[in-house]
Amino acid sequence: MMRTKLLSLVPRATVACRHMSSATKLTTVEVNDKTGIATLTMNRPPVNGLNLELLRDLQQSIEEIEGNKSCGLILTSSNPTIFSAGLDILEMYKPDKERIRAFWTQLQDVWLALYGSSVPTAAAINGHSPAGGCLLAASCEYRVMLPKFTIGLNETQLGIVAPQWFMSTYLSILPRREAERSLNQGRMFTTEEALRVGLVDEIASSKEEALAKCADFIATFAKVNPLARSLTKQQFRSADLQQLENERVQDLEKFLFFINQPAVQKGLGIYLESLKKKSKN
Ligand SMILES: CC/C=C\C/C=C\CCCC/C=C/C(=O)SCCNC(=O)CCNC(=O)[C@H](O)C(C)(C)COP(=O)(O)OP(=O)(O)OC[C@H]1O[C@@H](n2cnc3c(N)ncnc32)[C@H](O)[C@@H]1OP(=O)(O)O
Repeated sequence: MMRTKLLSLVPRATVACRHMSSATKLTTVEVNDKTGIATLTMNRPPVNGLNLELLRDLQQSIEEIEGNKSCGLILTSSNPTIFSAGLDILEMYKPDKERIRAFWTQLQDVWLALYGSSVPTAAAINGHSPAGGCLLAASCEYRVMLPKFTIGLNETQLGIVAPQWFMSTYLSILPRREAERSLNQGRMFTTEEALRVGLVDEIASSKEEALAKCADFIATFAKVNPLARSLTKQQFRSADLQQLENERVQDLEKFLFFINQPAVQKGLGIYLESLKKKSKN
């Protein structure tokens, strides 16, 4: 394990960090020596689209953090305006048969690892966070978001359906009525709206402040027995986790069936085109 001091990269000049994984290309993990909190940063330009490789690196990084006795995990992005654009649509549009199986299975693994993580988790949402990006943030226990961005499960807007475990994740944060309505609408919330409904816990004016607020949340557990805390968290989340564990294969088959429908493929193609046109204007 590499333990390089990365003093120039830490937000506060006086705090030393251990840079733990640089072998992974699309995520980095830095552990703050003083607080013991690990910051997991997604770094897949241009938009942190969750493709198979980013998902693999995310899982490896979560496992690394679980394994090294970090006091907590903060998930963030190296992109100054995008937390994550969600699933990489190119993985789902005209998919390769083997790869798309691996892709969805890996997404399941990442969710199980993050939602079920034994360490306290927080997301510093420093940019837009649609769909799969929102899923990652919502899987954490606390969310701090920067102003003027958007977040939400917008799947229905793309003509696709968020599976049950996406819904359970929303339901772990939002009142049932709000979760149902916003999922049906595919609603994207502005930062301020997200705060109002409880989708995010705080607003910060900079990434540095968001990271500090996430660290403050994690520090609230400093005096709580770690085993009691993690077992309590597990009890809250075990029904959701168990449901996916029990239905992993069916969930994969449902996804493959749905995504291969000609109408769904057509819709994804049109959506991709609209994104590309927008980026050229
Ligand atoms: C019963 C049910 C059973 C089974 C389930 C069945 C179905 C499956 C459910 C699957 C759940 C899906 C979850 C998802 O996450 S789908 C992805 C949703 N994401 C989005 O809608 C976001 C789209 N992107 C944006 O809104 C903007 O790009 C964003 C993030 C706000 C950033 O804006 P901006 O900075 O202006 O950047 P550009 O739009 O110019 O984008 C730059 C570049 O990136 C490409 N791109 C953007 N997002 C994606 C993406 N998600 N996937 C792939 N590519 C993306 C964009 O096209 C541009 O590309 P270019 O080549 O033109 O540079």
